[in-house]
Amino acid sequence: MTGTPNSRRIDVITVFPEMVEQVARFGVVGRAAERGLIELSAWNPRDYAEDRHATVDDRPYGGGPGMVMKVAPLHRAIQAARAADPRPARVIHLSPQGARLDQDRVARLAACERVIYLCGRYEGIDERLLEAEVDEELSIGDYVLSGGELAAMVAIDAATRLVPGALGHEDSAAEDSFATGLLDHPHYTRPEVYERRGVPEVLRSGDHGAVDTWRLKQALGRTWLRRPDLLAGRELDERQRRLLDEFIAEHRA
Ligand SMILES: NC(=O)c1ccc(N[C@@H]2CC[C@@H](O)C2)nc1
Repeated sequence: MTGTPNSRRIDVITVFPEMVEQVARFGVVGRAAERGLIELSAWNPRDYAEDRHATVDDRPYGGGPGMVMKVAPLHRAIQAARAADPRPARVIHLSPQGARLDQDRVARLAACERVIYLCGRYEGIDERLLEAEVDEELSIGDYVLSGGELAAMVAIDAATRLVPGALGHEDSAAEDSFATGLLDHPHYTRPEVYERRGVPEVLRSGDHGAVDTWRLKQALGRTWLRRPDLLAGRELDERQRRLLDEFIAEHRA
């Protein structure tokens, strides 16, 4: 089924379609799908296998443990996904060999009208399929998963949040702090005191300027404490520098 022309179309090549379809049933991504901002379809290479056993894997040339995913069923599944919508698609293979997914790469995925995520299982996918069909390899981190599906779902979730209209006002605020490349500031909600722990006075002052300043200072301070690498590559303006110096002085006091 072809989606409305300006909806983002996401196709996933996977032997576990039901697993991946779950990502479009809940929360922000679920609402985006319901509202037609994105359209998610899964394609199972088993449905495109040549034999009646629907074989999608075979033993590796060169020997060794495990199985390798065959070219033909995956190739046909990708072709079927491409044919489902006239727009060109970017084919992304999820693997530990890929470039590390970060917010910049997520933003690029969100800008694509069509993405086809290729999820491998077993020991991996025949290199000839990757050479012929894959535009980009992405990794969600330096660890091995049993399949690419969870990685694809992570990318789908992160990118869908950036699709215009996907986040209501209540979420977009959360988006701002991350878009600055800093860690998020602390959050609080009722009750005012819980087991003798209170809420920072400034947050209940009603002074929105003071609240914004406090949040920026906390975001800068937490980034300095937990992820100094995120600060290494960036110029702080005079205000940010002063707030961070204040935070550090208080931290060391
Ligand atoms: N870190 C990651 O993003 C990641 C992605 C995929 C993966 N495993 C699949 C199974 C076989 C091969 O296709 C790759 N593991 C880790």
